[in-house]
Amino acid sequence: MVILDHINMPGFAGHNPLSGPKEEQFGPRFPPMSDAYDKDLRKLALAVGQELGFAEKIREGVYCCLGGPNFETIAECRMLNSLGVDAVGMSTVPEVIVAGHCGLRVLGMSLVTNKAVMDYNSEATASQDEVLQAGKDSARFLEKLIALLVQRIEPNNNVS
Ligand SMILES: O=P(O)(O)O[C@H]1O[C@H](CO)[C@@H](O)[C@H]1O
Ligand code: HPA
Repeated sequence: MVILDHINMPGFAGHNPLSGPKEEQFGPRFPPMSDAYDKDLRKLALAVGQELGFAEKIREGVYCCLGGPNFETIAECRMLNSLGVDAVGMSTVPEVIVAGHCGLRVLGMSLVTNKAVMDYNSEATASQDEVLQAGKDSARFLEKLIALLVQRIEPNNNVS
């Protein structure tokens, strides 16, 4: 998934990587996040995916960062789904907030490794083994995608 936007759930409870003393040279105290994921880089990622024949595998979506380390309950998955969340993880967002704060253009991508359990009649449960296996299964695909993407990103793309 190419990350279109995020929800920083730990941020709602006051956990934010920008909390604490302000270091003026890195960025503003109250940075915007409405442009956290660079539009041109998102377009490029989708185009490169299409060029490699992976259009079916790649979607844009909203990533929600939770604190973990447990996987979600069914009620939590249902709530997140109703909030417009497409994928859930336990990382990525703090790094993106820090990068955006210091003016970097950000491209975020997340490998969706398992289906959320949304049904009380389901016997399925999330498992770390499944997550790690899905990562291994997609390694080659990700390698191709990232290699071509990196080639296509213009040199000095961070200079505005
Ligand atoms: O945060 P993302 O990248 O989605 O990965 C998640 O995957 C692992 C749990 O399966 C954890 O390391 C968590 O960070
Ligand atoms: N929930 C949260 N983080 C994850 C998951 C999940 O189902 N899969 C991989 N990382």
